[in-house]
Amino acid sequence: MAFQFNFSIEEDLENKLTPLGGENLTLDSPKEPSFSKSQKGNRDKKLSADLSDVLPYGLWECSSQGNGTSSEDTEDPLCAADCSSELEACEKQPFLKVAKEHVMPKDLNQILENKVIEMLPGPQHVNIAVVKTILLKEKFPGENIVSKSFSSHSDLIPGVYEGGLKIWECTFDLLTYFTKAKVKFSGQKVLDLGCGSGLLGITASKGGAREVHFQDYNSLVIDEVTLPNVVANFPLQDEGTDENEPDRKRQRKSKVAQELCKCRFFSGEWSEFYKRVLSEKVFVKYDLILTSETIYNPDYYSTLHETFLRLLSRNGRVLLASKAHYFGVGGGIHLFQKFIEERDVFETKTLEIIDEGLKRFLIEMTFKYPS
Ligand SMILES: C[S@@+](CC[C@H](N)C(=O)[O-])C[C@H]1O[C@@H](n2cnc3c(N)ncnc32)[C@H](O)[C@@H]1O
Repeated sequence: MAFQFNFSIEEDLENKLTPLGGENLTLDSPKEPSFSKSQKGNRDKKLSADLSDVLPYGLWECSSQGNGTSSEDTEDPLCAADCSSELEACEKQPFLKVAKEHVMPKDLNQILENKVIEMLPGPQHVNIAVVKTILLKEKFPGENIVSKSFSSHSDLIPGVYEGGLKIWECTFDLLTYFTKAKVKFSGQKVLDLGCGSGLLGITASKGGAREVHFQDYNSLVIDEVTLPNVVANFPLQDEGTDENEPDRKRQRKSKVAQELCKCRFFSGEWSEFYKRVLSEKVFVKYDLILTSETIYNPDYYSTLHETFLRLLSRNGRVLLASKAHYFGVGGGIHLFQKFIEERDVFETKTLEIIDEGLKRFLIEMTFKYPS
C-alpha cells in the first residue's frame, strides 16, 4: 500500500487559482521557514521548517481575494470581528476555543465528493486524502483560516489557526518510526493530539487500535481534512477494480462505517478538549497519545502537560515528534523536555534523533510513578 492524496477539483475555481509563488510569502520558499509570521502585536514569529513541511500542492491563493479577511468568521467567540482586532484580542486572552465533537456525516460518499485520490510514495502504508485549501475557503467560510493564513503569510496564527491544514515533517518521522520499531496499536485506545491530517491516528486505526480519537484546534481542519482522510484511508480488502459498481460502493460504505465507529473527532483548545472528554459519564483514558509538531509554542506547554496528565492512562505513553527548535516562537524539544523535568510527573526518553535537514526528535513520555 502507499500514500494517497486527495484533491478537490472545481473547474471554475481552478482558473482563479495561483500557486503561491513566494513573492512575499514564506510558504514556498525553500530557504524560509514555512510558519509563522503573525502580522499584529509585534509578534513577528517565524518557525523553522523546511520545504518538506509544505504539502506537495501547498496552500493556494485566489487572485481575486485581496487580503481575504471575512466578516463571516463568527465561529470562535474569542475570535470574531476582523482579522486584525482578532489577533490583538487573541493575544490578550487565553486561547479557549471551545471543544466540539464532530459527527461523521451519514453520507460518506459526500465527504469524498469532488476529491481526487492520488498515491503518495512511502513505506507507511497509509492512504492520504487532502483537499485544496482554496476550496475550503470558498465552501466553508466559517473559520476562514485559509484566507487568514494567506493574508498573514503564515502557516500558523496563534489562537486562530494552529497549522493543521498541512502535513508537517515530523508526522512522517513518526510514521517511519512506527514501521521501524513495529509499534503495536492492537487493542489500544489512541489519541492523535493536534492531528491535522490525522495520519498518525489513521495508522493506529489500521494497526488494530480499538478506538481512535482525533483532536485539532480548528474545526475546519477536522471537517475538511481529517474526516475526509479517515474515510479515504480505510481500504477494502474486497474492493474490485470497478469502483462504480453499486454493490461495491455499498460494501465500501459499510466497511468504512465499521472502521469509523471506533473513531471520534474533536476540535478546540486542549484544556477545553480534556474537560469535554472527562465530563463524559464513562471516559477511559488513552493508552497511547501520538502528537507531532505540537510543542512549537512555549505558551502552550502548561496546557499540553495538563492534557497528557489528565488523559493518559497510568501505564500509557506519549510518542511525540518535534523539531529541535522552532525559530521565532522559541519552542523546541530541549525547552519542552526541561519543562517536563521541572514538573516531575513524566519521564522522557529520546527514541530517535533525525539529523538531516532541520534536526528532529522523537521522544517517549511515560508517567514517572505509574502506580
Ligand atoms: C503544526 S500543526 C501539526 C499538525 C500535525 N500534527 C502534523 O504533524 O502534520 C500543530 C497542531 O497542534 C494543534 N494545536 C496546537 N496548539 C494547540 C492548542 N493550544 N490547543 C489545541 N490544539 C492545538 C493544532 O490543531 C495543529 O493541528
